[in-house]
Amino acid sequence: MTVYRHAPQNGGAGIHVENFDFWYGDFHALSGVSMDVAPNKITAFIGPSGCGKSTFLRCMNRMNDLIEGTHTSGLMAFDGNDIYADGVDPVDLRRRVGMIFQQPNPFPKSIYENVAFGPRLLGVNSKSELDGIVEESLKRSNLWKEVADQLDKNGLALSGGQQQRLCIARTLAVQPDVLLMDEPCSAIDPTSVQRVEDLMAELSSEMTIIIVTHSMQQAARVSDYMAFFLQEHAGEPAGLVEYGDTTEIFNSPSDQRTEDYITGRFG
Ligand SMILES: Nc1ncnc2c1ncn2[C@@H]1O[C@H](COP(=O)(O)OP(=O)(O)OP(=O)(O)O)[C@@H](O)[C@H]1O
Repeated sequence: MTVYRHAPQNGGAGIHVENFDFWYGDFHALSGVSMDVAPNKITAFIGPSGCGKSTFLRCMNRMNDLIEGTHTSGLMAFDGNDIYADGVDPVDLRRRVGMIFQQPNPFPKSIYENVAFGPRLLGVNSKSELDGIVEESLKRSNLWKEVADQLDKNGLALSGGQQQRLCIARTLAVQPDVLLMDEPCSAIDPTSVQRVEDLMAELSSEMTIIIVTHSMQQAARVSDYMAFFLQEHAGEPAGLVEYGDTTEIFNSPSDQRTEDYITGRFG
């Protein structure tokens, strides 16, 4: 059973999940997850390794479709529409629900081309328009000042933290409504972590952000809401244990398992 404590209720542009299950082939990874992810807020997914946080995150823009033999049941709706319904174009979905991975993964192309890539695919061909999108996206990802005079430099020549902000700029260039971040700071230096966290706070006024993190400190620093996942027994699917306002969960977790986890007793 999941404990819901002042969890957001939303019908519109957030993500609505109802009794959602996920399988990798015969392996039942997630069971009975229901939640409303608040629009224009930051939600953190926490829980021990292997409890399905990344799996659940990847369900939100159908990245798991790329893995053979996976299937789902239940409802996952974005902006009021079932994202697993027939006729939904996963490529279009992934434009609206963008993703940032643990390892920064810029294309082996110039900084400019990394950011212009998505808009070009969407049919933007005018040089001045692309220039504007590249500049704005790099400004929004707080990278512009560092790279403005070297846009021809290969994205892979940047530092890890800069690469991660370049990946964020690349995602912002196609104007997503949701940003899924799968441990975005685990492979970058502490100064860059601070920059990415500041950036998340800035972006959350205009988009929904969901972050998977292993760091309780990071979840406490950045998130408005927190969802705790757990696989209680080996061989059983994982589920959502507690979900709600981050400060309330840290101050007084309702479920003993949440308390044990956030106080470091396991995981
Ligand atoms: N491509 C895959 N094929 C089969 N099983 C997978 C695949 N990816 C993940 N799993 C399994 O699904 C379960 C959940 O994995 P997932 O990576 O979602 O957990 P997690 O909570 O994000 O873990 P971590 O914190 O270590 O990243 C694990 O048992 C994992 O082994």
